[in-house]
Amino acid sequence: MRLYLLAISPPRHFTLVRICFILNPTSGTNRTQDVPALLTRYATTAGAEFEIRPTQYAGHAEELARAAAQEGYRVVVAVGGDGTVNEVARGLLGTSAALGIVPRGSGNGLARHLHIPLDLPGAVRRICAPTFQRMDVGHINGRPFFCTAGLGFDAHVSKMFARAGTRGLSTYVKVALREYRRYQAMPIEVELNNQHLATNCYVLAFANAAQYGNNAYIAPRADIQDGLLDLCLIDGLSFPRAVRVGLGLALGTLPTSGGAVYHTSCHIQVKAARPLGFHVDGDYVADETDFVVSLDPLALEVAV
Ligand SMILES: Nc1ncnc2c1ncn2[C@@H]1O[C@H](COP(=O)(O)OP(=O)(O)OP(=O)(O)O)[C@@H](O)[C@H]1O
Repeated sequence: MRLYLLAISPPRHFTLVRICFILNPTSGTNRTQDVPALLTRYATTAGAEFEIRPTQYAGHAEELARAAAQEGYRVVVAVGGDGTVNEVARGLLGTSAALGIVPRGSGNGLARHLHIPLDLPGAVRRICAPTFQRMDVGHINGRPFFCTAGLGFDAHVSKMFARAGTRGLSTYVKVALREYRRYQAMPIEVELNNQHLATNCYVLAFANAAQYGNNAYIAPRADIQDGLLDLCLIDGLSFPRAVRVGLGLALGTLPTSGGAVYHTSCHIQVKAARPLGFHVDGDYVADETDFVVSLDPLALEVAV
């Protein structure tokens, strides 16, 4: 009799995870898929209790995520690219809900870093049977970032990319090549680890995760749980150096290829000679002259 009861009881570790999918219908380049139907199909097959909430405007994902966490959803999933991940994760800070990701963007930097499957069925299956880990959260001038933030050329390219009208990797490369011919490095002063650096900024990246997306490794040694940001400074970009940097990004060898200088720190201040563009998780924010960058260790739970 005792054996029989054991056989019909659910396993002791089994708990049904309530999941809220926050879907950015504008993410990515593949608009032909019926994403809500696919999410429904794979989450139902996995036996999940879930709801799908589409965004209606930029910034909406943060509000939807915060509301879902307050309603008690255990996992709140960003269905989109790194911009959507940033908004959803922002809404979850300080709550007890974990971030999930169904990657639908063109770069998917955080999803790739966390080894989340890039295909929708694989990602949904993973979220429906999650394991949880905590990750560090960066802040630049009060704005949280989860993957990378940065000053200089990469922020400038993000700004121009947003105005380009089309999306995807090929548009990004075209914009980057066009702007490369025009962009000039700017003098900056950096305070970190009781050190003062006076240098030029072509790119100054603050990496929580290792890559920008598309397997472009700006800081291949970055560890999302180490309480540190990896700083990558590129002070100029002559053509031969641009080739070295491009190869280093693609191969994950930038720290040893000689194109960039690296530091690690959890608190950095930067003063630029003139207003300088900055981005968070690939989205251009503004041009400013003073920057304070810090790290909140293990401030977000993520379902991987
Ligand atoms: N319903 C919506 N209408 C218009 N913009 C939206 C909507 N929902 C979210 N957004 C905005 O779309 C921006 C881009 O989204 P996201 O980064 O997810 O996709 P992507 O740009 O295609 O991906 P990637 O960043 O990988 O290139 C987000 O920063 C977000 O503010």
